[in-house]
Amino acid sequence: MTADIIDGKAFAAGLRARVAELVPAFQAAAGRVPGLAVVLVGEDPASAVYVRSKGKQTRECGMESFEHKLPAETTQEALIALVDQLNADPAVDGILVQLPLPKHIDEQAVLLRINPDKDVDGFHPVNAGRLATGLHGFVPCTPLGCLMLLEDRLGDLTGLDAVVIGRSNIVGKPMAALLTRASATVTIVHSRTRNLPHYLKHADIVVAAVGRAHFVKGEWLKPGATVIDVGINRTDAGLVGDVDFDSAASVAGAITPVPGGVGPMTIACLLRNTLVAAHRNAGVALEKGVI
Ligand SMILES: Nc1nc2c(c(=O)[nH]1)N[C@@H](CN(C=O)c1ccc(C(=O)N[C@@H](CCC(=O)O)C(=O)O)cc1)CN2
Ligand SMILES: [Mg+2]
Repeated sequence: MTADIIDGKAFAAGLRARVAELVPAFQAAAGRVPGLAVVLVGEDPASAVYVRSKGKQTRECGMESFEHKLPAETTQEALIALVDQLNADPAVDGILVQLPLPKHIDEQAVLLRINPDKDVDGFHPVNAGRLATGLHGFVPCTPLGCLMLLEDRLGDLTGLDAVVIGRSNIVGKPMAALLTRASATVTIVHSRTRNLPHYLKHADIVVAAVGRAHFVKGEWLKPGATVIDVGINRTDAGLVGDVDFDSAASVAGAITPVPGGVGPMTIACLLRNTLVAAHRNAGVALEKGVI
């Protein structure tokens, strides 16, 4: 193996510590701590674990966690009524509805109902539009975490060739927008792309978010590339990424592991977004670039 391992777990711990350091000043100015409401519908075991971690890490940062666990048969109307209640609650700065939702609920209808200024997941089309047009808004946590890891590793991304594999609204599209904003030259490829290895051959940066175990092979990569693996695939052999780690690590310059790479950054960035939301909602200034 030649690649350096990018330690997302350690980076995320550092980011959470920076969030926690900034909470007391907010509390002194606003007379309250930032609040994050997390809504879980149903009993998906992985979602339950993520929601528990979100609550625990929110409290550890000194912020308030409001947890709403609803049964799987909750109606769309009832879920939207809860979102309306959270939109109106001044103690709630950020609202997150854990995905995936049960099949009978229209995910888009629910996400559209969240006040964009409390949308710390950055999934509302208003925030997607803000990101695409360079306005202030909330950026989805997983791609934001990937960008932080990339800038920590590579510094200025100007002019670097970046390939994003996957075009989801949650990872691929916002990732491409963030890399474009950082002046990288960005290509999006996906499951219907012809000759995918052709695009990877020249990529200085590869972000893999396809949802297929071991999909990206080391022989497709440019030697020295920085590889960010967003995949979380549960296989008989355990949790694996979208990148064939062993072959990729012998070609790449740096690579994120699964677990311990991008995953922990998702929740750390959620806490960061919640702190930012609290400052904006309460009209308290937050020094630019401090977090
Ligand atoms: N409303 C949202 N729903 C979902 C999001 C999201 O950002 N907002 N992302 C994922 C799930 N997710 C957070 O919600 C999440 C996924 C993975 C991790 C993580 O730390 N993964 C660990 C491995 C943990 C394990 O063993 O399962 C790692 O990669 O090291 C945190 C959060 C979908 N839904
Ligand atoms: Mg180049």
